Amino acid sequence: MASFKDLKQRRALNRSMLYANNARALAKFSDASKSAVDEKNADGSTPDSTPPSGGGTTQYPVRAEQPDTNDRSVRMKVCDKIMPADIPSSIRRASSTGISSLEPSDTLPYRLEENEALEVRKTKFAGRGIFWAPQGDELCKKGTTLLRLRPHISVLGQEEVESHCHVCFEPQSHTSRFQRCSACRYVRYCSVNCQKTDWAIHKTECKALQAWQAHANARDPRPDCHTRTLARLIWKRPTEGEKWWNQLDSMQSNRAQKASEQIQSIAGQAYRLCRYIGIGTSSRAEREEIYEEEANRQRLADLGFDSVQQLLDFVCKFETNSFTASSSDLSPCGLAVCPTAALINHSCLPNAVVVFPFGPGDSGHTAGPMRVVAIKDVEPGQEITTAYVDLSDSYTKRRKTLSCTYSFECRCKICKVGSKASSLSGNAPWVDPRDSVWCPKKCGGWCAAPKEEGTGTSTIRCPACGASSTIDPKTLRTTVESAQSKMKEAKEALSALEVDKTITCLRDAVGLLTVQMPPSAYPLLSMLRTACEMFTSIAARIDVLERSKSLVRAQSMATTLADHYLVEATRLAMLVCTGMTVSNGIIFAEGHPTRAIALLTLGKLLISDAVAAFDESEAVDRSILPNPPKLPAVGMPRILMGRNFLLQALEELKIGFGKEKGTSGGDAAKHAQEILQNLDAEMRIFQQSGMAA
Ligand SMILES: C[S@@+](CC[C@H](N)C(=O)[O-])C[C@H]1O[C@@H](n2cnc3c(N)ncnc32)[C@H](O)[C@@H]1O
Repeated sequence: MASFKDLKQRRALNRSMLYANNARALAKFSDASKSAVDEKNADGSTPDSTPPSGGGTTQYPVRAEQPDTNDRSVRMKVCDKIMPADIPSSIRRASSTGISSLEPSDTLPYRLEENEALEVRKTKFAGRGIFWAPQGDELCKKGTTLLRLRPHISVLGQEEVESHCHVCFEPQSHTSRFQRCSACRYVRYCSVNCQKTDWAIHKTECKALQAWQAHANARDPRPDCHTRTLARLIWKRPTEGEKWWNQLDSMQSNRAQKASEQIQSIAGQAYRLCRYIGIGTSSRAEREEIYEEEANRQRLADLGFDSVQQLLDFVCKFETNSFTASSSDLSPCGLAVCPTAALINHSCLPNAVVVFPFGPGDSGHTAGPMRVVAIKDVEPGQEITTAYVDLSDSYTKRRKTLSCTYSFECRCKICKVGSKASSLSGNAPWVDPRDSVWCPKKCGGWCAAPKEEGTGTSTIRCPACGASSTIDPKTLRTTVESAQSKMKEAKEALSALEVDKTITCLRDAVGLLTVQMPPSAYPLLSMLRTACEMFTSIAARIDVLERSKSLVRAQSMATTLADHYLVEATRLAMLVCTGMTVSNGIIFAEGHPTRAIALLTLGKLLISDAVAAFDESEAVDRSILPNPPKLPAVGMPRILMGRNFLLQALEELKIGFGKEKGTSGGDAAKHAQEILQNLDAEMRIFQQSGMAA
């Protein structure tokens, strides 16, 4: 049984558990992460030496070195969006002709190889879709893993390339030494094994990266994640074969439905891809000729594209069908393309999620790292649906994303009622908590917010107390925009390690909005999540510094400050959980991974032994929140509350990340279990020693 000698030891353990999944934030702040770079090549040569010629296919140039949501839209945030200033006229011409996306195959319906109880059928409005079609009348229970999949490709996001292994996605820690490719000096590997595995593709990628860097400008010193992913798919084609490629090719393109500015963006992406894979050069004169020169046409044909239209469709298919690759705690870390999972249609009331319960790396998972998990019971004949958008987004924002990126209008039950007060379940009037503002009489209830794009004054009525008032949508819009811009400033200030400025900006952003709207409202909920992460990161940074200080007094001052920030993070985490659970599971169903991770975060913060640095009244004054939620008393009451949240998180993680034998809930559940075991061992010691009283 574990023994805890003193409070300090217990605190250190709980804190390290708290910060464990905050490795990316920590790495950003820690100067130490940079010094973990081993400047020697894996083969022992100096960094700039010529790549070794080892024979066979294992010639890899290496040099030694070391990040919500399940939602597909996150990939837009992870990876750079590209809108080039100049698009070759040949592409413009080609794109204006358009060709229709692939029609659903004649072979429909068919059963999926990976799970015979799933059938691909033609739907009424959404092309093909996947349906729960067991042989009998068996219900698919929530928590069931419907699909275990190996994506055709998974690629690290721009921010992650320099801190994660290119192959297994393992994050570099302070103790690990990653090998960096000495030729391109960009990609990293955690082991020689990963280097070897990657060499078949990286030998081509490496040259392309070097060529890109040779002509790079300050705007894009490296090819973005979309470009790298598309290129790797093309380079994999010869080794993977035509069946593999045909699966990619059968994905829906939607090119015919795209507006001209969207086609411009697609064309820009295609152009960048060409530039990266060595078709054409960077000189402007030659750009115009890129697809017309015989040599370039031949090069495209060699890569399997008979026409520019085919290349554009390839890019469209990728944009419509790629996924965010995320870690086991849902931190986005790159892109994944998986044609089977891409057959699943969208709903704002999804019954399934796409997750990577052990991270997106391939190692150790014979069936592949990607999972499609049911988060609600599914009846035979029901369609499996996931959300392509962040479920905390407002009605307007969701529709905008779905229309711009996926070219359709959602007809799910919640979209049909829109943001109007209506009855979604039972006969009770229902206000979508994402599109709401506080009751004008402050009764604690909330009212349907006026339409985001509305003009003139609107009357709002509280369904709870009946109070009504007028509100100017324009004023509300201005408040939201100002909060969003302050949030942006806060992120920049944090990157620059300006802690005081970060906190002032967070107060102006989050504090401002909490007065106007409940924590479930858009965009407050996502801001609360971000602010909570930021305060935890600041506290982690201070705790790291504390360990490096020799003076006891300096240590205790840092501890006090770190505690203060953790208390603030705990308050924010409480609001996040309130915002996510307030709709009784209508928006974030019980077991939705995003909600489960939020509960886990709150549990970990509550047991972190953070004591406000100042007395309660002063601590409240210093909060960024005008009305901070009250926390239970420090010590056993707070720990017990934390334990309850951890238990709830564990149950929900087992649903959202799949109830699989021995590994239910993935790495996040394993982490929660470890914390609970340590906590229970500690509480037994406390009880035995009579300290609990
Ligand atoms: C990732 S694909 C889903 C599979 C697709 N239905 C197919 O046949 O390949 C995304 C595309 O499917 C269609 N789609 C997905 N969900 C939809 C929905 N709820 N309503 C209408 N169309 C939808 C849209 O055209 C969208 O761009």
